[in-house]
Amino acid sequence: MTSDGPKSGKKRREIRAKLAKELAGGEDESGNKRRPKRGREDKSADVDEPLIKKAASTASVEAADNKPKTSDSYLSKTRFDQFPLSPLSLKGIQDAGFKTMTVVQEATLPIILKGKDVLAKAKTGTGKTVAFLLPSIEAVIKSPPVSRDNRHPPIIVLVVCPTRELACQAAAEANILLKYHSSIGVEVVIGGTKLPAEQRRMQKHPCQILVATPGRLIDHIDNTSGFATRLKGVKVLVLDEADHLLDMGFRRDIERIIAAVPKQRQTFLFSATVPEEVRQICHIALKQDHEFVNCVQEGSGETHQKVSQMYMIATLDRHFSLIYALLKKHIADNVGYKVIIFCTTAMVTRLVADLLGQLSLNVREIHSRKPQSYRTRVSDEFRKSKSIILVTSDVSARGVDYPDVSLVVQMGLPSDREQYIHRLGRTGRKGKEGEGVLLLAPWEEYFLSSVKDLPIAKAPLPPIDHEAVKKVQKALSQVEMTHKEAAYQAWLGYYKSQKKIARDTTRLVELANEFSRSMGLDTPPAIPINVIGKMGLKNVPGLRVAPGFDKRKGKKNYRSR
Ligand SMILES: Nc1ncnc2c1ncn2[C@@H]1O[C@H](COP(=O)(O)OP(=O)(O)OP(=O)(O)O)[C@@H](O)[C@H]1O
Repeated sequence: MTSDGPKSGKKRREIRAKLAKELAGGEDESGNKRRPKRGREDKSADVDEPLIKKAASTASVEAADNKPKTSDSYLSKTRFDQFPLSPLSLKGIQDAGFKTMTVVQEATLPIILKGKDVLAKAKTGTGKTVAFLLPSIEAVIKSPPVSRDNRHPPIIVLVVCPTRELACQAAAEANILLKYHSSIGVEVVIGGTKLPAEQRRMQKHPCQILVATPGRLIDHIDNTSGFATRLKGVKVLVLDEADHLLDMGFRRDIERIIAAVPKQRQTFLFSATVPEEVRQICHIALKQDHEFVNCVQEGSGETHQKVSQMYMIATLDRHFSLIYALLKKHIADNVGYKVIIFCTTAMVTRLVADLLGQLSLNVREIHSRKPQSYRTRVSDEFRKSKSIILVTSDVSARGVDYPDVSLVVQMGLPSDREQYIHRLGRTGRKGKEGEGVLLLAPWEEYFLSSVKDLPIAKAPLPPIDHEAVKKVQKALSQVEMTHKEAAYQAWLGYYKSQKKIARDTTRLVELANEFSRSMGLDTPPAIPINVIGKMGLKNVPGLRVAPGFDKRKGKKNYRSR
C-alpha cells in the first residue's frame, strides 16, 4: 500500500508528534487569527510568466492511462539515493521509512538542486514538507562553518508557515531528517509563547534552520537583539502554504520578512492550491526565472480521486440532526473511524463540540480560543487515537498531518475554494481512501459553482427518525447558554464577512435568527451595541441589542429591539 512499512510509519509519526509537542508547549493564543481578505490586486502583477513546468515523469504517466489510481499513486519510483544528497540525510530518510520519493519530491528536487527558485503545487498529504526540507538541509551543509564565538550565527534556512501547528510539524519533520546531522539545529518561533523565553532558547541553541509563523518572526526582527543580523545569512527562504501567506491577510508581514533576508537567496513556495491571483503576485518572493512545478494533472482537480466528495443541502433547522445521523452511520460502518468536522468559527466549533459531547460521542475540539498547550495536547491525542471525532475551526485546515482520517465534514460555507480543498485534504493522505461531506443551507448553494470542476456529488439526506431529533433537541438544551450566545454572535460575524450573503443585511439577520432557532433559542441572543456597530449592522431589524455602554452618548444604553 503505502511506501513505508506500518512499523516505521508509526514510529516516525510518534517521533514527529513528540517533537511537535515539545516544540509547541505552553502558549495561549491563536496563530491563525488574521483572516485573509481577498480580491485586491497587486498592480505590478504583469511580470513575465515563468516557464510552466509539467510535473516529472510519474505524474504525467498517471494522466496518460485511465486505470484507477493505486493507493500509492502519490509515490514515484525514484529512490532518494539517486540524487546527490548527504549520506546522513539518506540515513535519516531510511530510518523514517521512506523508500521512494513522492511525485512532488521527485519533480522539485532536481530543479532545486540546480539552484533555481520553485513554486510547487501538489495535492494535500503528498510529502511537500520533505520536498523543501531535504534540499534546504543540503544548503546548510554547503554553507561555510561558523566560528563558535560568532555572537550572531547566521540562520541559513528560514521556513515560514501560516499556523503554529504547521510550524511545529515542519520543525518536527526537519528533526527526523536531521537525526544524523548532529551539527545542524532547527528551532521554531511561533505566537503564543513568551517572547523572552523564545529569545533565551534561541540564544542557547543557535540554529541554522528556523521555522516560524509570520507575526512572531516580525516580533523577533523588531525586538530580538542580533536577530536581524542573523537573518542576513539566509540562503533559503521557504513559504509553506504559499498562497495563504501571500494572500492579503499575511502579505504585509511577508513583504517585511522578504525585505529582512538577502536578495541573493533561493526561494521555494509550496502549496496544494495556487490560485491564479497568487501566481500573479508570487514574483514578490521568487526570481523571475523561477519554475512552476505543477504536480496536479490538468482536469484531475486538486483533490484526490480516492476521496469521495459529497454535498448535502438542508435548511439550518435540520443541520444538527443531520450531522448526528451522518456520524452515527459513519461510526456504524467504520470500525476505528476518525472524523474531522470543520466549523465556520471558533465559537460555533465549541457549540458543535458541546452538542456532540452531550450526545455521548467521543469528541474533542480545537480552535483559536483554546490555549496552545491544550491545542497541542488534543492534536497529539487525535493523531494517535481511533474512534474519535475532532471538531475544529480552520486552524486545522491546512497542512496538519493526521493519519487515517476516514471522514471530513464541513458545516456551512467554507471561506473559499482553497479552504474547501485544504480541509478536505485532511483525509485521503498518502494515497489512502477517505470521504468528504459538505453540509450547506440552500442559500449557501452558490458556493458549489466555485468547486464545480471537482468531483463533488449531491448526496441524499440521511433519514432522521423522530427519536434522533428529540435526542438532539435535548442535548442542545443542555449546552451552556453563554456558548449558544457566543456562537450566534460569531455566526453573524462570519457570514457578515461573506460578501454574497452580507449584501442584504436584513436577510443576513433573518438567517442568523434561523441559526439561533436551530440551537433551540426562539428569541435570538442580544448583542452589545458596540459589537453591532463594529459589524456594520446598526439599525438592522431583527437584532436584539444588549444593554451596553454607548460611548457617543456617554451613558448606558438599554435600547433593545
Ligand atoms: N517519500 C515519502 N514516502 C513516504 N511517506 C512520505 C514521504 N515523504 C513524506 N512522507 C509522509 O507523508 C505524509 C504527508 O506529508 P506532508 O504533511 O508533507 O504532506 P503535504 O503535501 O505537505 O500536505 P498538505 O498539503 O496537507 O500540507 C507525512 O506523514 C510525511 O512524513
